[in-house]
Amino acid sequence: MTVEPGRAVVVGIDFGTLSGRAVVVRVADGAELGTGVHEYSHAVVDRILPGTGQVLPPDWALQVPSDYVDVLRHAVPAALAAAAGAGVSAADVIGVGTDFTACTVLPVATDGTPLCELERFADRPHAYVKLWKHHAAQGQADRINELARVRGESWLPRYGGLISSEWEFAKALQVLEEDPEIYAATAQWVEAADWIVWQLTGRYTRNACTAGYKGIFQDGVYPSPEFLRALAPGFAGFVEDKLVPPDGRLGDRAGGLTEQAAAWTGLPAGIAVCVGNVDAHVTAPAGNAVAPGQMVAIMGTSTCHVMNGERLADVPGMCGVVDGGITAGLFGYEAGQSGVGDIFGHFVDTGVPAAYSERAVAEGRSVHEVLTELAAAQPVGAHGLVALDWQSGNRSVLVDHELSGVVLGQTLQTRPEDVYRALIEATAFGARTIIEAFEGAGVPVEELVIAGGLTKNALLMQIYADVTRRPLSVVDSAQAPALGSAIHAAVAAGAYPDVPAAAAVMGRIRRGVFLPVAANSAVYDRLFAEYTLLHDHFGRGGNAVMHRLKALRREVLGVTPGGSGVTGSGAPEADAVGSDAAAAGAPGPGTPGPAEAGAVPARPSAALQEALA
Ligand SMILES: Nc1ncnc2c1ncn2[C@@H]1O[C@H](COP(=O)(O)OP(=O)(O)O)[C@@H](O)[C@H]1O
Ligand SMILES: O=C(CO)[C@H](O)[C@H](O)COP(=O)(O)O
Repeated sequence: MTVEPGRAVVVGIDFGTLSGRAVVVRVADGAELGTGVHEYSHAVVDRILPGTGQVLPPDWALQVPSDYVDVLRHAVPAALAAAAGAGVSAADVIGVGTDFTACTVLPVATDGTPLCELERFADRPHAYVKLWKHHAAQGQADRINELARVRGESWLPRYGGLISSEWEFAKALQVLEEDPEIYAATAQWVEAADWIVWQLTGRYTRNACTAGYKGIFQDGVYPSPEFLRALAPGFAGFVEDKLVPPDGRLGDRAGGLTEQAAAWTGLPAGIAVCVGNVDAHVTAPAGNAVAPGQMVAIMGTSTCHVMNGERLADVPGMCGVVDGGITAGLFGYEAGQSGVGDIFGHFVDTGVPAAYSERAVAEGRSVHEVLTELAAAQPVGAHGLVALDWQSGNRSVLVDHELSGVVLGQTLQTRPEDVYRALIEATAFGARTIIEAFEGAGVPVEELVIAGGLTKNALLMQIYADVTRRPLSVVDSAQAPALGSAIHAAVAAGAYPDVPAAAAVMGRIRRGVFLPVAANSAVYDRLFAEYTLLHDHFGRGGNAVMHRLKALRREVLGVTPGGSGVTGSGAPEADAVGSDAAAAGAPGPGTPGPAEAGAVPARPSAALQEALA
């Protein structure tokens, strides 16, 4: 059935950390006509494995794949219903596109069934989706990095010199070493970005974006079997057995919508389904910000920084550079901060006296809004604090998830709003560190474009403008990633020849929304210098106390080295406290030894159950 061009719409679906959001977008001009949101019922599984009562060790973060299908069932029909008010019917939809958090990855059987949905594996943590912020594979990442450095692997500089514990290989190695039965049963190790497209089309298409950034696919190949064998003999066949090469370019049609997916969503069967993509990368077209030098920071739970560049450069500590990783024909760069909104959310949940929550309730506002208003009423530097933004580890530029948070300068006069402001400032300093790493490596950042949920906080945005000394442009959409996915869907449906052409019509940006105030920037320069001192001291080897504290925590909780407690017998294990590296205050692994290969999954230790329950 052909849809009259003026009526044609596309649906973009953004699978975030806590919810999925669908938006119906007009192809002709990018107008957003209807939105639907569905919160994942299991949210982030970081304490108790559903249906088992099993307590997860520190730094784990899982998800339940049926929650993603529920987004298809609920958010898409809700968006369609909302768009009906603008005269849109399901028959007008010509394509659907999706984006996902990444690296969010799961083990599946040959037909795509998640292993956690097989009854015999339902009580096995390693059978579940490992969310991007699962940080329990740092030991594996450390070994990948050390071996790649020693062997001079050509792909390592493409990842800023360090592979993150968040990415595909570290997480897969953790499965092999902590639950070999699950590893053996894994037919494919699939990015959730591709799994959802598999559910929509009935076939597996591996997208070029996650394969490049999260799957170490560079210059047409993955890491060699020799490298993998040297890492762990049982890992030699990982690429051959459990990964496929990317076969889906961004914006390509992955297939047609199946009858089953049509029944879930209310969309017409057979319409174009776009190849999967990452939430950060789809957002650049949403702001029509795909030219070299336009850095887009997608600020929400975490922040991702994506930017096209004309040439290939090694940027120390970036997440990665991928040829065509954002749009075809350019090198797509990515960096990131693992905790941003999450850090503010954690402080709101754990660090604020009842009076603040009561005031928020009485005023019908969130605690964030109350703290923001109070924090805004002070001159820059008046709180006397400087903080490090590492409560969820450091993704760029240190690439170390054994690092943790610091708030320095607290006195008996320090108020919650002071700490809240210092935490916002710390994340802005982290962003400036990233921008300076790009510029220092000869990749100029010519425009800073912001998208995501945090754009609603005007104090935060002003602080970012002041700290970075740059005017901020803003992607003009409350659902920027979903809009970006819709733009990709329009390309997959054939409405535009390529993503930049679609972005030029459907993307939206507002320029100069926040401008730096010179007097503020001058004080922030001084605070940034203090931040950098702390950053380098704790993050580059001055003092490995953060590693030792995490190691001590694992030891006391009876968690095995390598980052997991699911193999734990209950007996505390020796850990980094006694290691040469830690004793010397050296940077690097907090979990130095290899994890116990071949350990059989068991219950976490009694100490862990008790401490975390
Ligand atoms: N007014 C606010 N100011 C700063 N942070 C906020 C505010 N409201 C919510 N947050 C934080 O924003 C994050 C959610 O951002 P959002 O962009 O909606 O989600 P996601 O990153 O999952 O797409 C949460 O971590 C929350 O703590
Ligand atoms: O690393 C990513 C992209 O490469 C993740 O998707 C991201 O950090 C999670 O995104 P959000 O904070 O928006 O939920």
